[in-house]
Amino acid sequence: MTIRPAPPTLPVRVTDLTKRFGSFTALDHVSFTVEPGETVALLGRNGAGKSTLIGCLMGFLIPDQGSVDIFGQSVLSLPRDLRARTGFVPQTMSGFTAFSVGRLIDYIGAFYGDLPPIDPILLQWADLDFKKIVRNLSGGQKQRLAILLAMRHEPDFLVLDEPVASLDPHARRDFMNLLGSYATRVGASILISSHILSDLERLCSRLLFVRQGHLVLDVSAEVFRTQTRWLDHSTPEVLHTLPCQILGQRESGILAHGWTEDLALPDGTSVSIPDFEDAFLEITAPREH
Ligand SMILES: Nc1ncnc2c1ncn2[C@@H]1O[C@H](COP(=O)(O)OP(=O)(O)OP(=O)(O)O)[C@@H](O)[C@H]1O
Repeated sequence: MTIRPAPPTLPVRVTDLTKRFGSFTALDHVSFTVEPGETVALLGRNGAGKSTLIGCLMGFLIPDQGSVDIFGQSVLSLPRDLRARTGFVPQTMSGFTAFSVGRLIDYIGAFYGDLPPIDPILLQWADLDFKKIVRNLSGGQKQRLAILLAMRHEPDFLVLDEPVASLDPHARRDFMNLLGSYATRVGASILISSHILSDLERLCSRLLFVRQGHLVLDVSAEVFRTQTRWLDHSTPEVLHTLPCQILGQRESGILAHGWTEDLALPDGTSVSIPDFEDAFLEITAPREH
């Protein structure tokens, strides 16, 4: 059995990334890192800048300012051996549609040199007829193929841009399980954007919330779960002086991040655990920056 050498250094370092399209700023001074073995959720409303960020991460888009390093080197001049340790599942699969499934898998696989046989669990999940022509596959089958193509060489850093949008609930649930076991088995880092919040909540160890091109919250899933609370009070203004980050507001109170059991709260404050979807709606709601 071949021993995989550990990937060098940090999988991802994004520093002060700004991307404009004409006069429109799609990403505004975004910085974060992805540590080895982390499973990171990229969360935001439509148009928040998730795909733009992924485009910059993969080196498809050139930033106007700032940088993206993958395994310690600029993504814009990433050596072939390091690029081969990344994988990407696009929102929609295009190109090579006249190939048969089997031919396309072999063709793409050849770029990675001598690959072992496809992991039987991945192969079974994808459930594809290798003789079918790619253009004749259903939307969900194309998505399974894109996932198989991105994962078959077992990348150390896998990026997925809304990978489950066309999958039926069975395929989606099985895929999220497969992704979780893959991350554990390979020790891979994963960055995934999706609007299926329950999937992200279950799978991810870290959450990146993007709002109007700004990274507004970068937090471990565990810290988010234990330290984000609705705090309500008959005079909600008294809550504004607490040493918490205010993620959102409602008539009776605030969505506070930084809550702990021993935080001294004004008398009469009620504390409740937010639903993940409600928290998402609050954090990503458009507002003045
Ligand atoms: N090539 C482009 N030219 C002009 N504007 C663009 C371009 N690409 C993206 N944008 C704009 O940048 C913003 C962010 O788009 P992006 O595709 O990154 O959003 P997203 O968060 O991935 O959204 P969704 O959830 O709908 O996929 C949007 O307002 C979009 O219209």
